[in-house]
Amino acid sequence: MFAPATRRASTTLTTTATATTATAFATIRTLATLTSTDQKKPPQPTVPGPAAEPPTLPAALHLSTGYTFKGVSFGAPLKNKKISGEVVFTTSLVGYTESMTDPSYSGQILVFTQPLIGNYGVPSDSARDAFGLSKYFESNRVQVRGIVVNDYAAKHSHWAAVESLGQWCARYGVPAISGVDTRAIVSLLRQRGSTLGEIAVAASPSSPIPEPTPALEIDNPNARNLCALASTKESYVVNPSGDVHIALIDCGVKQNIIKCLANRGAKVTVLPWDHDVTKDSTKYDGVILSNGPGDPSHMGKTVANVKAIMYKDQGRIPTPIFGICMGNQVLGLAAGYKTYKMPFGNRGHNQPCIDLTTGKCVITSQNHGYAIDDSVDVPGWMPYFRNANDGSNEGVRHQLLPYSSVQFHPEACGGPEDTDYLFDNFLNEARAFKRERKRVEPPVVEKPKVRYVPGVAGVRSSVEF
Ligand SMILES: NC(=O)CC[C@H](N)C(=O)O
Repeated sequence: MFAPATRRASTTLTTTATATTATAFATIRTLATLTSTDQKKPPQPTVPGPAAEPPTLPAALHLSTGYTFKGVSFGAPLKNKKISGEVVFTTSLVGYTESMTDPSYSGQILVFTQPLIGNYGVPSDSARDAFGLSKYFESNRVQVRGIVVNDYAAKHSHWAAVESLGQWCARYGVPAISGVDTRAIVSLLRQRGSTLGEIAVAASPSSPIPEPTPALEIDNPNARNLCALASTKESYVVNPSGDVHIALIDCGVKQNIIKCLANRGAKVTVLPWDHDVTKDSTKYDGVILSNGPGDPSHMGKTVANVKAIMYKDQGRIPTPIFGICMGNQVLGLAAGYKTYKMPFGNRGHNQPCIDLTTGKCVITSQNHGYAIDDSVDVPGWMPYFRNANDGSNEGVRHQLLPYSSVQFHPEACGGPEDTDYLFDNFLNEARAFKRERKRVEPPVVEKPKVRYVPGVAGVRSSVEF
């Protein structure tokens, strides 16, 4: 999708081989700049061109449980085709552009419980911030498979809007249906649990809507490793002059996680989901495990890499690790917890959670269908937050070491910013780690006195501070 900077530079070098010496030197300098790890910039998107307001066509949402909801299409005209996905609902009132570009939603058809959607349009997808990241969105494209709304606002108004929600969906080939009873759909999703479904759109205003696919033949996106598809393929650096260097394991990262770190002065190297930082010569001052789509049981490689960091930290100053959402599930699995699929998940910007270390309640932004099962204790670890609505686990932390994670999204976008202090806490730990490591360098490499085996009673790591 993106032309890597290094490949572009190599082509330039080849084609200028016969040019003047001065030009060749200039090109070599460019190549050297672009291939230096620190200069690899965030990939820039290929933005599809403008689209006309899509036609209103007969459409339906077919659920694998046998229900069909008929409405009208206002997004990509599928021309007698269907798209399928896991049908999930969000209780968020605003933030449809942020949710729809959140890679954690890839493979999903998103139902909005807020009845009126589209009233403030969509801002520019080519606008970039000072770090070269998308100014308004959580990734470089629309990630949801399709959207379902009760009432689509045919007219929009906002100072930043450049197009309507329908036009935006059409440009990215994403179907959208309105005029359906979203309260009834959500009731069914809550009763029946996780449900696959399809959006079907007629070819013309007078043609029939395509019939549902038999339930067992509908593709289940969660059967695949969606994080591998959502992750960056090549590493890149954001805010190269930052004072503290964070390795971000990208399982489908939301842009605002990177921004929350870079805005607090961190240099962030974004790495593919299966990257093993223990093999790098680069010294990172902390590791972030990002959010990401799908089932955490596909994340065995990332879990093994996190275990490798914790094992390598035995007898040393431990590297701070902080996980968010999928990152929480990955850290939990590395610690020795199990994960499970929730009946219908928690998605919205109004989920109350109790910080178990202080007893304080915070309102959080969430988007997950899986959770950590903390009913069985893991020695050395403890639950960190708990959902005040359904009692589900909302995070875990090590009792002594700077390893922690949360199931919700402290970066919000959309949603409340009650928990963005967690980025301050993590970066404080990363800066303390950097100072301590500098003080004792070269590091005292000691054989671990106690081997770290997560989940085995009575065993915990020995660490020197
Ligand atoms: N936002 C996320 O990272 C979601 C994690 C995981 N895909 C889940 O649904 O539970």
